[in-house]
Amino acid sequence: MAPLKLYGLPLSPNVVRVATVLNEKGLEFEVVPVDLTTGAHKQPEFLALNPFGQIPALEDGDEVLYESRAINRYIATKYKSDGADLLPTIPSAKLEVWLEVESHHFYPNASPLVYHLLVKPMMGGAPDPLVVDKHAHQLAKVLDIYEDHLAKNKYLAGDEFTLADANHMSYLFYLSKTPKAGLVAERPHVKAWWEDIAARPAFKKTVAGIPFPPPPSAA
Ligand SMILES: N[C@@H](CCC(=O)N[C@@H](CSO)C(=O)NCC(=O)O)C(=O)O
Repeated sequence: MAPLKLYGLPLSPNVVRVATVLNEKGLEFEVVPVDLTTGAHKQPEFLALNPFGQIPALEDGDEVLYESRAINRYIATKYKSDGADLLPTIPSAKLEVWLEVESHHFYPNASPLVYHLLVKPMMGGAPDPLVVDKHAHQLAKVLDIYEDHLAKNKYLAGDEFTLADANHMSYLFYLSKTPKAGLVAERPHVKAWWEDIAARPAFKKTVAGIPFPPPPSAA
């Protein structure tokens, strides 16, 4: 079988969201670089994979997918018996809820914080303090709800690690590299949950390959 091909950049948190699940499943995959700095993601060759012109995209034989969460659900379903089983056998209300909570409440606040506090400085830019303050305030309120939930549940869907936890990990990792890491560290149950899932061997393997360039020295 042709290896799985993950198109994107190792540094991209949405690409890392997929690499996290591929490694949890123990699947071999090739990363095919798509250089955003040259606009390669907007060229016909990549648009043929993802007409929205965003990374990641995944090739699995004749199947081509985009949207990291859809890719992850596809992997977790098709390769259910490979590696860690990320989907409970019986329908799980908590799994369905927390998959959506990640996408609609966590990500919309974590993503701008990571962009302004990590990505922009790497490109020589400066954070917009109004954006940072707004999303830090909103993420704090979101994580208070996580704190209550994780006081009663070891993982987001209950007793087992699932896709709901896995889909959070790339942005939790990047957030931990910013001055807003305290949003997680200051909430004991959220902190314990993050430390537990970040210690997973598959995730350690995933982030070991992330080439964090040093931020440009102040001119
Ligand atoms: N909902 C999508 C988001 C992908 C995305 O924003 N990708 C970014 C790079 S990673 O932050 C991207 O491709 N940006 C370039 C662009 O949007 O033009 C997913 O989950 O796959």
